[in-house]
Amino acid sequence: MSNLRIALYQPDIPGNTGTILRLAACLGLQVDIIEPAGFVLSDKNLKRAGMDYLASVAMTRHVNWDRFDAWRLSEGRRLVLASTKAALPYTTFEYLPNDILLFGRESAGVPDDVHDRADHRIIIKMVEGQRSINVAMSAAMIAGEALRQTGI
Ligand SMILES: C[S@@+](CC[C@H](N)C(=O)[O-])C[C@H]1O[C@@H](n2cnc3c(N)ncnc32)[C@H](O)[C@@H]1O
Repeated sequence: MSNLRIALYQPDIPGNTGTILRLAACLGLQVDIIEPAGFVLSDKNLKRAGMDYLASVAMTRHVNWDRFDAWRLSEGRRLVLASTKAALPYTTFEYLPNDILLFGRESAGVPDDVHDRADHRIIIKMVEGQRSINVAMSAAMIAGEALRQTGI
């Protein structure tokens, strides 16, 4: 099990969360869900995407952003936000083995105060004119790079 974590800020599409939970189960990553989510965690679309992998994922639910942020500070973990508004390419950033990779909600990303609280903000560069990548695809790309660098 890696010490890297994926955090989802108020996710609102259950199929994406299920896909990320399956990814985390397969890569040995832990997952933080920052509530409120736009669905219940027993949602059938989440279960369909996560399949039986859900049984082996290490997931923590946090009741709100403030509680999550206080917890991660107490753990001494950096918060690395994936954002379409960032400037630093995700392949240039140097990850630490205990980083938390934070992803925004599908409909609206993260609010400005959460954006500002992150220790670092990284982007997957896209071609001119495109808006954003699916959150689960973004998580797979960035987690893959973080694991490649940290070697765990
Ligand atoms: C569908 S996107 C959110 C789109 C939202 N309208 C916005 O402007 O942020 C969901 C999440 O995926 C991640 N994401 C999507 N594309 C990305 C990119 N090119 N670089 C970094 N993160 C990205 C971010 O964490 C984003 O908050």
